[in-house]
Amino acid sequence: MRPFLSLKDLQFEWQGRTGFALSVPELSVAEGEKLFLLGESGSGKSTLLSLICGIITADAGHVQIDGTDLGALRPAARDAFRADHIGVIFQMFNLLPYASPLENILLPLSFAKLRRQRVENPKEEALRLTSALGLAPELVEQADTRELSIGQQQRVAAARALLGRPRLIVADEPTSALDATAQAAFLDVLMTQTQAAGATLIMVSHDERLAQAFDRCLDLSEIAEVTRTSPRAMGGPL
Ligand SMILES: Nc1ncnc2c1ncn2[C@@H]1O[C@H](COP(=O)(O)OP(=O)(O)OP(=O)(O)O)[C@@H](O)[C@H]1O
Repeated sequence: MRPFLSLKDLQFEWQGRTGFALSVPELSVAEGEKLFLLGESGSGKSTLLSLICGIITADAGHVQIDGTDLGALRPAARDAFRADHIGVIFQMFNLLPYASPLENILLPLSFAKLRRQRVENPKEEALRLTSALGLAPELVEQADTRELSIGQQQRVAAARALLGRPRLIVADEPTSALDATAQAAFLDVLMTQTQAAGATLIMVSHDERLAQAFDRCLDLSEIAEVTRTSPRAMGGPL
């Protein structure tokens, strides 16, 4: 069976002075699979997720999602593909400070025709998701996004990624700012929503305790080779 996501002979090096290069000979992820990628800080987890999402493109090799080779798309087409098919929970959330939490959650639908078509009532669905994540409706509709706690921002970012049931959910350390109770609730919503949408989930973290809920756990070092040619990439002084 054709994998939903496949990486083949992937090579990427950050330009500039960090001297960090990553290569992934092969990775296949089945449709609907929930994959946990474990790696210590600086091991290249965010870099790999950015390659999978097409936010950055490989120097060589292929990233294929459901048969589409991201490297073969022009930048605008790659952005449109990501908007339609991939829900991304970024490590730094990337919320717009001057939009309300609700506006932040609804924003991706304006760029993603396919995701928009899957939601009958976007506001209602956004409030349902945030309520499941433990955020009160008043906060979601009225709060000043700049004044949300890190944990609240993390949950707004999760709702934004899940709305419209994208086929791939990519999450970068999404529970790092949450306490144990909120972490459990967050993973529960993530799993339930992913399952309901039949989506594929890839989550990276340094915390292997989170791996239990996933179908498969891989250590990044099992699939990727890293080269560091500068002291900056080895945790040296910046
Ligand atoms: N925009 C960039 N430009 C240059 N080098 C970068 C850039 N982003 C990351 N790097 C380098 O790539 C390496 C891996 O970083 P990455 O963020 O992928 O690791 P990570 O495993 O996600 O780390 P963490 O868990 O701390 O977020 C680091 O050495 C970093 O300096």
